[in-house]
Parts: sequence; C-alpha cells; structure tokens
Amino acid sequence: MSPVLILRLASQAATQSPIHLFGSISGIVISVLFLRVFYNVYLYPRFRSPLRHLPGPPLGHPVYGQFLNIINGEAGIPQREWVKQFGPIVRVVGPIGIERLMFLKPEALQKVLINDWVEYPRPAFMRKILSSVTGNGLLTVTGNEHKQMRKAMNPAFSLPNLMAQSDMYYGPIEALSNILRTEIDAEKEPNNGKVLLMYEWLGKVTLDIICETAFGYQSDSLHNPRNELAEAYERLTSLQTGPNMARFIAVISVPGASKLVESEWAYNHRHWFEKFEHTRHLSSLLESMHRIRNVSAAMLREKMRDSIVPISDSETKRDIMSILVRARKADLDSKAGGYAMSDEAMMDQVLTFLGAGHETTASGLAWTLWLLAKDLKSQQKLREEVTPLVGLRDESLRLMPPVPMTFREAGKTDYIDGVLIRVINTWKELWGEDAEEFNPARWLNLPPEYNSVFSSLSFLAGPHGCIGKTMAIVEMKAVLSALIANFEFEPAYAGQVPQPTAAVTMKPLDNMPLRVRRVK
Ligand code: HEM
Repeated sequence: MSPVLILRLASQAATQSPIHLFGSISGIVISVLFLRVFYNVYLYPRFRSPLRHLPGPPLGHPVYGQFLNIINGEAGIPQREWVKQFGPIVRVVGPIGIERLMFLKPEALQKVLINDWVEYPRPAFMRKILSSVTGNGLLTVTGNEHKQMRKAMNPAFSLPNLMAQSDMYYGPIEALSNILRTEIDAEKEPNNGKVLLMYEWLGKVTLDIICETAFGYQSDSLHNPRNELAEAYERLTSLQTGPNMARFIAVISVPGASKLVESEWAYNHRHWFEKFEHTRHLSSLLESMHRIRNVSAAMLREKMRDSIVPISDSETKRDIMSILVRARKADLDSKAGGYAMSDEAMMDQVLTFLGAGHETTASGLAWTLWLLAKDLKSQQKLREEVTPLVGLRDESLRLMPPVPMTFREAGKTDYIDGVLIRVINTWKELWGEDAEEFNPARWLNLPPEYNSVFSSLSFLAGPHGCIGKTMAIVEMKAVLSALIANFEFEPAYAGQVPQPTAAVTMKPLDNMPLRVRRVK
C-alpha cells in the first residue's frame, strides 16, 4: 500500500462513524507496520544498507536470509565455506534483514574483544538465551557490573587455588575408570571391548568434578543414574538443536517474554506450552531449570551456613563457592564500601558455573576421544609419552572448539560484528592447507602467522574470555590421561561420522558411541 493511499484513507476516516473510524485507523496502523517491516526485511538490506556492497553469500530467503542454512548446518561450517569463498570480511544477512559481518583479522579481534570490549557486548538475544539457563551471572552482565563481578571472582580462579583443588578430580576419574572396566569385563568377549556412549559418561564425570571443585558438593552422578542434577542437565542439553534454538530465539524476541520464561508463573503453567509445536520444548526447559535451581539453592544455602560458623573447617574449604562466600563476608565485614555480590548474584554464579563449566568440558573431551579414535597412531603416542598431551589438547580444542561461535553487537556506529571461533581456529590463511585436519604435531612447529591470543579462540580472549580456562585445561588433562592410559578407543562402526549440535555448544548429537577396550 502506497503512502498516498494511506493519506487518502486518513482523510476519509475523519468523516466516518466511530466504528468505521476505528476500522480505518486500524487499517492505517497495520499498513504502516507492514511497510516498516517490508522496508527493514526486504528493501533495506538490498538497496539501502551501507554494507550492501561487501562480499558475502546471496541474501537468501526473503524473510529468513541465510538463517536456515546456518541453523540447519554443522556449527560454524557454512561460515567457514563463505570465508573461503569471500575472504576475511564477509557480510551475511540473517532473519528479518539482520546483517552480520564476520571478521577474522587479529586487528579486528583486538578491537572487539579487548580494546573496545565494553562497546561490543554479547547481543541482547544471546544474553537472553544464556540468562534463561545461567541467570544474571558473568555470562550475561555487561559493562561496569561485569568489571566488578569479574574482579571479585578472578582470585577464586587463580592458578594456586586451582592447583590446590587438583586432588578433587581423582575420585570421579577413578570412579569412571572402574565403571568402564566393569562394563567391558561383563561382555562375553571382553577382548573385543564394548561400544559405550562416551559423551554420556564424560557428562557425568565432568558434572561430578564441577560440583566438587566449584561447590564442594558430591553429586556422584556416575554411580547414581537418577541423580536429579544429571538428569536435568541431560534433558536440557538434549534440547540443544538448531530448530529448537530458532524457536527459542523467536519466543524470547517478543518483548517481556524472556522475563516471563524465567518466572515462577511460567513454571507453574508449563503444561500450556506443551499444546503448541513451537513452544513444546519450553516446558522441558522450565522443568529442567526448576530442578537445577532447587539443587543450586540447596548448595548455596550450605555455603552461606558455613560462612556464619565462627571457626571451623569451612576456613579451609577450597571449592570456588567457599572462596567467594568468604571473600564476600570479608568485604561486608570491612565496611570499606567495596563491591559485595548480592544473594541473587551468588545464586546466579552457581548456575553459571554449572551451565558453563560442565557441558563444555564434556564436549571437549568427547571430541578429543573421537579424534584419537580415528588416529590410533597419535593415541598410542599419547599413551607412551606425557609431553605431547599439551599439544594434543590444544589441537583438539582448535579443531572442535566446544563453544563454536559467539557474537558481539556494535554499541556505537561501527562495522565490526561476529566472532566465529571455529572459523578462525581452522582458517587456512593462518593454519595452512591442512587447517581442517587433526594434526597434534603442528603445535611443535607453529606457523609464522600464529598469534598466541587470536589464532585459536576456543576460550575467546579479553575481559569476557573464559574465566574457567585453566580449570578446564587442568581437568581435561587429568581425565584424558587417566582414560588413555587405561583404555583404547576406536570408532563404534565403519563409516561413523558424528555430528555436533548447531546450537550453543558442540555436544555430539549421537552422544559419541565409541568402542572401548582395556589396554593390554
Ligand atoms: C573446554 C571447556 C571450556 C570451553 C571451551 C569454554 C569456552 C568459553 C568461551 C568461548 C567463552 C566466551 C563466550 C562468549 O563470549 O560468548 C567462555 C566464557 C565463560 N566461561 Fe568457559 N569454557 C570452558 C569451561 C569453563 C569452565 C570449567 C568454567 C567455570 C567453572 C567456565 C566458565 C565461564 C564463564 C563464567 C564465562 C563468562 C566469562 C565472562 O564473560 O566474564 N568455562 N567460555
């Protein structure tokens, strides 16, 4: 409908009865809205955007742009192909005309992730998704609030603190090794080993480790298959598919919807969501989050109780939450007016550690085992030596980064946007022609273009980079060395091609079945 027609309708409306007047005004409002949407979605990216001349794939579907290709493809792979075709700056149009730019050069990354990080926050849609699982913790706060929170938390993740925790890993690791042995020995032909869903077992061992190291809580999900926390996370991670993610983004884009999804009211009325195809997964999400919040609240209550006991063994507790609770108490007692986290913020840290700290490490380990299962020579070499372990860990995290991509939103007029972890990690211009192959030896002879901050971004970099990086590395080394020393891993069947989910993390869709044998 043209603007002239709208004006004509408006002048007619002035001479009509109230009912007709209402109808005409509604018609005008709908027409204006329609024109606005048509301009944003169709006309702007094609004919008006200052970015329209930049190289990139075709604009794609008139409404979804390239979004369906991205969400249905393997995480980061469509983008990797575009970078090969169009170079280090690529423009991609997503749903409803949203434009994204991908930058790969270190100068751009330095600007977005480090120099101007406050002006490049995680975009609102991403923070809304994360806050539905991790609350308002480090992953979702921005600017000054983030600076204060991170400053308060950094000491708890220092190397001496983490090293003091390393003995906490051995209980769960020993338990996992014993379970795998028992499973294999129960087979008719134990020498042939057994096909086991390794991602599931790794999810349990990393959950038990994070509960112990972050909260001093023994979840023991390895021995207790009905463990409430493990079950809730299993359900939550199974929702991580591209189409579910697309539906979730559509729901939380409605103003007020993300607050509603986090409310008690939504949990109490979750059965309503089951009635519609596009909201069905929300019911599972609400149910899982309710359980996770209950267990988290109980863990936190225990920590708070510890902190008011005058002198006890609580002073010596080395888990992250005990350290944070003690630091907060010292801040409050000192009355110096320093930053002290509120009770809600403490609760959200519990959710953040659980959400960010176990599925990531489990995916990292599962993909490492897969790459080793396909490369028996490296597997054997690793078994024989301890030193190549470092190179191997870096290589598997480079090739299959558990968090394959992230985004930043320009908070000022500027043209820098997406940060595609997996694309950068496997960029041929940086890593050479074999960039997409698994080759642990490359870490012994790095290419001249290698940049220690920006060439492998599995943990990102800068003030929003992963606070748990050292913890994850120590943990992965401990789990991997115990598993490789005691077991051999092979693909479960000929032609096996595991697929990662295309959502937040690289969880393997099939839970990574592998044939596991005891080392002779
Ligand atoms: C292999 C394991 C891990 C990988 C690959 C990983 C990767 C990442 C990445 C890429 C980010 C940045 C996300 C973004 O900006 O969009 C991040 C942030 C974060 N990670 Fe990790 N992570 C791992 C393990 C952990 C662990 C064990 C913890 C804690 C217990 C943790 C806690 C966090 C937190 C709190 C943030 C937000 C940091 C901030 O914004 O200040 N992560 N992680």
